[in-house]
Amino acid sequence: MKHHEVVAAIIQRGDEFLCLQRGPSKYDYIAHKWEFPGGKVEAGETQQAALVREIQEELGLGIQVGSLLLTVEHDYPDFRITMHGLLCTALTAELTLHEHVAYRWLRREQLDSLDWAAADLPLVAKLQA
Ligand SMILES: Nc1nc2c([nH]c(=O)n2[C@H]2C[C@H](O)[C@@H](COP(=O)(O)OP(=O)(O)OP(=O)(O)O)O2)c(=O)[nH]1
Repeated sequence: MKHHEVVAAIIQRGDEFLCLQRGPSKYDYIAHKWEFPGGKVEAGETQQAALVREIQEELGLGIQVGSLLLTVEHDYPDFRITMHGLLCTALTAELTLHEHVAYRWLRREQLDSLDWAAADLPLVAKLQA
């Protein structure tokens, strides 16, 4: 089965975290789910560089990448991911959605109100612990 190394930015602003909703997908278990922004690490790229690149592409946002919150291994029906969730801060306030369909800034205790991608549930649980 195909395997992807993925980085996800858990961007905190004050006591709120940035949550993004994916659009349609050929995989129904990913379509319209909520996630932390990010994407696949390309060959020869560090996790930090991949995350800075993805967040600029997806949101037009500069970030400072901090520490690792958690690495999640998750098997979807068609592929597997190893996803590194890194704590980040935004360098600018403005963001534009280039790929996602919606965003919300939510406090820790509000995070489980969203329909998260399955691989994100351990990240959400750790933020709420
Ligand atoms: N970015 C991100 N991807 C996630 C999360 N949770 C989760 O299951 N995924 C999955 C969805 C995708 O199958 C994969 C990441 O790929 P992506 O589609 O976001 O990455 P990309 O921008 O590099 O994609 P592409 O160029 O290949 O289309 O990981 C998450 O919180 N953030």
